[in-house]
Amino acid sequence: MKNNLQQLTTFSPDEFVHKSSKVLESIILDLLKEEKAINIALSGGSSPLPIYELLSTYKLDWKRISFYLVDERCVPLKSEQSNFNNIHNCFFKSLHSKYYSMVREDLTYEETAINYEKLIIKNLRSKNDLPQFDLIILGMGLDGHTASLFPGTDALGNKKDLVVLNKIPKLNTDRITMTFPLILNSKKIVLIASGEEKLNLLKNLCENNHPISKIIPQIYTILN
Ligand SMILES: O=C1O[C@H](COP(=O)(O)O)[C@@H](O)[C@H](O)[C@H]1O
Repeated sequence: MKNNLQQLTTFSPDEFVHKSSKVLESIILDLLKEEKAINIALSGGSSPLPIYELLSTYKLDWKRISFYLVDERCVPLKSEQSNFNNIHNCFFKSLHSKYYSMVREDLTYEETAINYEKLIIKNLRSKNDLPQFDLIILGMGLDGHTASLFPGTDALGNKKDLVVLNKIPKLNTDRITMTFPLILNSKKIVLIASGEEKLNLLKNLCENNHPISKIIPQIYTILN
């Protein structure tokens, strides 16, 4: 992946949402010039939802874009905690794009991870012997986790699988998540983070060893 390190800082929530969706629009337009069809993986959480919502109002050639999830909570599809459900309600449902939920109600969460990895291998172009997303949009937690790659968890060091069920002891739960080999193989990565605590964490990355540190040199960062 090329070194994409660029940073955009915004100074109000409205500006954050507006500029973030404009940056994403411009990246997607460039990617659509390169390929007939592109694949984008989205993070959940709450910060990106208004950005996705605004982006959905833009006139893009949505039929040429397929969307995947970066990570998911082990909850039913219609749960308010489901990343898919939340992104569906503000974004997918108004688009003519294909989109793929990680969780399937006919599969266990472990089978879901295996199934999603197979789907990604089948649908994506390959680069460096791995499937390649055109764009992955990441978020970050205050503990430095990105996707559902939390500090101290097994998935952090997984170099073999692309999507796994990851045990998160501190939350007393499991999450389904893409792993670093797949994330780092993406053509472009954008990190969207808001709030002073996250900004401080990003400023002090040299002094800590958070999961997000592995991604930092290769991203476009949008900060509020
Ligand atoms: O739990 C999660 O949190 C992170 C960060 O979410 P944010 O609302 O604080 O930006 C998110 O990137 C991830 O997809 C999600 O599952």
